[in-house]
Amino acid sequence: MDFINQHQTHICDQLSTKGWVIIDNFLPKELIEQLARECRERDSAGNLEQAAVGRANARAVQQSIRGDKIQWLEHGMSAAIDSYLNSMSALRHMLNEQLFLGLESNENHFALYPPGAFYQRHLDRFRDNDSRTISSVLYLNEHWQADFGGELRLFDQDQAIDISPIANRLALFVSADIWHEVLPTKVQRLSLTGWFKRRT
Ligand SMILES: O=C(O)CCC(=O)C(=O)O
Ligand SMILES: [Fe+2]
Repeated sequence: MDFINQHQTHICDQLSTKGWVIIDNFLPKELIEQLARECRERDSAGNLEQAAVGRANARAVQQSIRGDKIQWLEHGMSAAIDSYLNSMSALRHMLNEQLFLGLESNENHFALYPPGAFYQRHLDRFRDNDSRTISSVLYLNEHWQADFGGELRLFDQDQAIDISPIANRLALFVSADIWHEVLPTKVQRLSLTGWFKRRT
């Protein structure tokens, strides 16, 4: 896919040297608008559920750690979702070809942070399962303003890098290495979060 070829060198250089990369204007604008609309509609229809933290027996909703609501995606939910999932698969194939990561699958969900929500500093890799290899977050917020908060804060060594969740911005980072958090947002904040997974 052309849109991935266009960003290939930047993505691979940054991921392999720093462990994270930001790509702006990743997908067609109309697709981002459609995905944002769908996320809001799905929330209004009651399809998003409060996200939990931890795995298996330790799994629980803890809004003092994480305040977003999510819905996992599957092929066939809508044309826009199919298009997004196909793009992420194309990205996965590119990462495998260029960086030999052996990524076998992707999992993805909508995320909606209501006003006041945040996600405390964490790593995306679970202690008992190391299949999550590269994390991706695609933001869906048109007209985002700097004073809304809601930045993704990445920790690169000891340096904090704050990334505004503006529409059509994609963040990719190494799941096992990059500590990160979502700062409290003042307004509703929409995104698509995903993980490229290896076989374990
Ligand atoms: O939405 C973001 O910027 C990051 C979300 C996140 O860290 C997660 O869902 O694990
Ligand atoms: Fe995360």
